[in-house]
Amino acid sequence: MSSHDLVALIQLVGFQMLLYAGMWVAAYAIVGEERAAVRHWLAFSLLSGLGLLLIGLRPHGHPWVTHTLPNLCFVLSFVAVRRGSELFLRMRPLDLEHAVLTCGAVSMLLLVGPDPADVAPRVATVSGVAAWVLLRSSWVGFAPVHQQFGERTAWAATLVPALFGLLHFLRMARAVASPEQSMELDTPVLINQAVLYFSMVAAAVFNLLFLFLIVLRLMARLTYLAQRDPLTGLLNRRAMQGLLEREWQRYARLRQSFALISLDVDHFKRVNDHHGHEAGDRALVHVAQLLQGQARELDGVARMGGEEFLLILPGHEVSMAAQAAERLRQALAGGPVMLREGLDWPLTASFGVAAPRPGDHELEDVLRRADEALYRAKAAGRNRVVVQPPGSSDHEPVVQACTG
Ligand SMILES: Nc1nc2c(ncn2[C@@H]2O[C@H](COP(=O)(O)OP(=O)(O)OP(=O)(O)O)[C@@H](O)[C@H]2O)c(=O)[nH]1
Repeated sequence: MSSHDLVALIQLVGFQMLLYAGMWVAAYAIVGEERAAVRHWLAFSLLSGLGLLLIGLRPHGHPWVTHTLPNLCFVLSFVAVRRGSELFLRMRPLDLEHAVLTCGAVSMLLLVGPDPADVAPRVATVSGVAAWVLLRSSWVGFAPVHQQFGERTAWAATLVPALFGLLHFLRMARAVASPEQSMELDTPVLINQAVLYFSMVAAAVFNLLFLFLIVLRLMARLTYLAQRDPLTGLLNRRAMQGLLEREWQRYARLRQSFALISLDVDHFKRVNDHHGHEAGDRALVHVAQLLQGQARELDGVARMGGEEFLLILPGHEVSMAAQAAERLRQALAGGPVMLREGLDWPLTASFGVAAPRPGDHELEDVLRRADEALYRAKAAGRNRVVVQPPGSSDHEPVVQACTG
C-alpha cells in the first residue's frame, strides 16, 4: 500500500468515526437514562475521528496540530469510551485510574512534542493507553455484559476490543523494543495497515452493538413500565390478568392449585379527606411495600386500582392462603403508617381469600368468590380475613379471623 493510499484509508476511518458521532447525537434524544454513556461514546467517536482527519493533513499543517494533537485526541477518546461503557454497564467508573492514565499520557505527549525524531515515545504512549484500556475493559466488562445481555453478546462485545487491544500492545512493544523501527500511523507498514483495518471493524462492531444494546434496554424498560403501577411499582391490572390466566391454565390442565387474596384498605377515603392526596399516596405505597415484602418470589402482587390489591399465590391451597392473608392483616394493623413527618395514621385492610375448586368453569368463578369474600369482610366490620373454602356454597363464606 502506498503512502497516499494509507492516508486515504486514515481519512476514510476518520469520516467513519464522525458518522458514528452523528449517530450518537441522533440517539441522544431517545436514550433517556443512558445519556451519560452516550455522551462519552459521542466524545470517543468525535475525538478519534478528529485525530484521524488531522493525521490526514500531514505533511501540511503545524506539527503540533498534525502530530501531537491527534495523539492527544486518541488518548482522550480511549478513556472516554471506557468510562462510557462503565456507566452503561452500571459499573463504578474507575476515575482515579482514568485520571492517572490521562494525565500521564497527556504529559508525556506534551513533553515529547511533535519532533519527527521522537516517534517511538509517541507511538508507545498512545498504543500503550489503547492496549491498557481495551484489554482491561474487555476483561472486566465480560461478566456484566454476560449478566445483563447473555453470553453471546458478552463475547461479541469483548472479543473484538480485546483483539484490537492486542494489536495495540504489539505496536507499543515494537516501539519500545526497537524505537528506530517505530513508525507513525501514516507510514505504510503492515502493523499500521492492520491497526487501521481493524479499527474500522472494531468501531463498527462497538458502535452498532452498543446502540443495539441501548435499544434492547429501552425495550425492556418499556415492557417493565407497561406492566407496573406507576405509584407503587407493583404489577398493574393488565399484568396481573396475564398471571391469573397462566395459573388458571395450569390448574385446568394439571390441577396445580393456586389461591387469590383480594384486599381493600379500610376507610381509605378518610386519609385523603383529612390529610390530602399526597398522604393517601404515601399510605398506598406503604401497603404495597408491606405486601411485596411479605410475598414469596413466585407470588404476584398487583394494585388493581385505587386502594384495591390482589395477590396470587401459586401452589397454595386456600387454607395456606388464609394464613398468609391473616399474617398480612396483622402486619398492616400492627403499627400506624407515617403519612408524613410527625403524622401517624392507623391503617387496616379487609381481605377475601379464594381458590379454584371442582365445578369452576373459568377464572372468573374464582375472582368472583374472592371479591365476594372481600365484600363480606367489609360488611362484617372490616379489618378481617374472610375465606371461602373449597366445597362451601358461594354464598356462605366463612369468617376466618376477626379483630377490630
Ligand atoms: N391518594 C390516592 N387516593 C386514591 C387513589 N386512587 C383512589 N383513591 C381514593 O381512594 C378512595 C376510595 O374510597 P372508597 O371507595 O369510598 O373506599 P374507602 O374509603 O376505603 O372505604 P371502604 O373501602 O368501604 O372501607 C377515594 O377517595 C379515591 O379518591 C390514588 O391513587 N391515590
